[in-house]
Amino acid sequence: MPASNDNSNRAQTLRSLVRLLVDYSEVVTKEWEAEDQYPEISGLPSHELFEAQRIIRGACGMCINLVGDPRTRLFEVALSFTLSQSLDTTLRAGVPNILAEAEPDGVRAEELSRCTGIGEQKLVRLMRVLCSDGLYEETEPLWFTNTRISRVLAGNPPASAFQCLYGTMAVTGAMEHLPTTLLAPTSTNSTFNTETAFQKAHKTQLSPWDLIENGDGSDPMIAEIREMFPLAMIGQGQMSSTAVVADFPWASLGEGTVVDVGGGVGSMCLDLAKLFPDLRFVVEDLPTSIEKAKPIWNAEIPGALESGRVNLITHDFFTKQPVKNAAAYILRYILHDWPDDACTAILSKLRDAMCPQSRILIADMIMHPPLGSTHLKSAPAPLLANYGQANAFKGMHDISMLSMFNGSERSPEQLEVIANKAGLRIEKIWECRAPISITELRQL
Ligand SMILES: C[S@@+](CC[C@H](N)C(=O)[O-])C[C@H]1O[C@@H](n2cnc3c(N)ncnc32)[C@H](O)[C@@H]1O
Repeated sequence: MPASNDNSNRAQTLRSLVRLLVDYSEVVTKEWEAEDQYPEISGLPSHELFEAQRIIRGACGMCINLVGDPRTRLFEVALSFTLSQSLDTTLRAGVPNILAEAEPDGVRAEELSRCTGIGEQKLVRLMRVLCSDGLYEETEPLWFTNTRISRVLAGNPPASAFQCLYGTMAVTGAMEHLPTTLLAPTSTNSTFNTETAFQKAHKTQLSPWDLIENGDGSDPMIAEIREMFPLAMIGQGQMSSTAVVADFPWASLGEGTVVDVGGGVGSMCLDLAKLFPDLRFVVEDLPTSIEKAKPIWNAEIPGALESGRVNLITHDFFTKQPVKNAAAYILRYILHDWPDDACTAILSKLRDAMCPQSRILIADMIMHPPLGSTHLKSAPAPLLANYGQANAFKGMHDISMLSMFNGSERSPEQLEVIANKAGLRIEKIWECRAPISITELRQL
């Protein structure tokens, strides 16, 4: 195609994107005026605000690719891990908490260095790269404050632990070995969770779950992940729990039993138990998580365990499901950790325990292909049907699941294949105003 034609197409796309930005900025500002706060942080964005947020993010990302120098963009992608590792360093040093205590004035670099123990010159470099990306702010030379983004992490150990999970040796080591794992003929087509970049990185034959459960705790990598994981899972839940609670009709389950399969410490059920007093709960997981769950439940909902409204039980989800005919079996952040065959095995055990009224609720990210899916709402043109960069983090998470477990974030079509093999079908996808949504499965 001649260059002038190409440029006229680009100009048309740019104008359409700017129109989207103008139109949806109006939606956002109207919501701000109505709420007079940041509804997207304190609670749940309205459906209109959620849609406007993802259109604006997608449009900004497309504008950058359209207008910017491609070489700069490539350089930025190559170096993007330095941003997450810089943020990770400041979190481990407690920077958001220190800045929050000094609001609104902020903290001088010298004082921040003294409190964190990071050399001043180096700390300033970390802070400035993060300020340039909007994560902190330099209000006057060498004075730093939180922004609305870093403030989410202040005084919030679960959110910080979740953020730092991706900077642990377990994860960064696996990511480092992804290219060699995918380029090696022996591992590139493997579907086992014991033949991934994680095993190459950590010179083990065990899966991450086996290492967390049974590995040698004197290994710093194992000690770090064991320590951080339960809290990080609460943080991961925080990112999505308000929407997952609001965007599925939990009250319609009446006095039914909800089984949280691989429920960790049961943070999903904790949120539900506080809001739906008629529901009963069973939280199932491996021994390490169940041990950690007991004091959390006793502190959060005293009496719930003694009364029998909530049961915490040790259960391996590859074995026969002990709770029959439950109203719902939840799998939150579970299937993405496993290859397809393992997912079918997990679902088959639940299928065997279900009655026709039971449902399985899969709460995971739903991959939306760039050209769209008949199951999911498409973005307005000229955005990619999957909202482009607004949802890029889902693809990034998919790749981290691949590196660690040969797991996958799945599209509705991929999930359907796995469900059918287990004698199940997709009843409905409940699109939630969160990174994850709920896919409801019923017996075939
Ligand atoms: C990503 S976490 C999700 C935890 C919880 N569903 C949540 O949303 O907070 C995955 C959980 O699966 C559990 N798990 C791994 N293998 C398991 C198995 N074979 N049986 C039961 N739970 C298992 C882990 O212990 C961990 O708590």
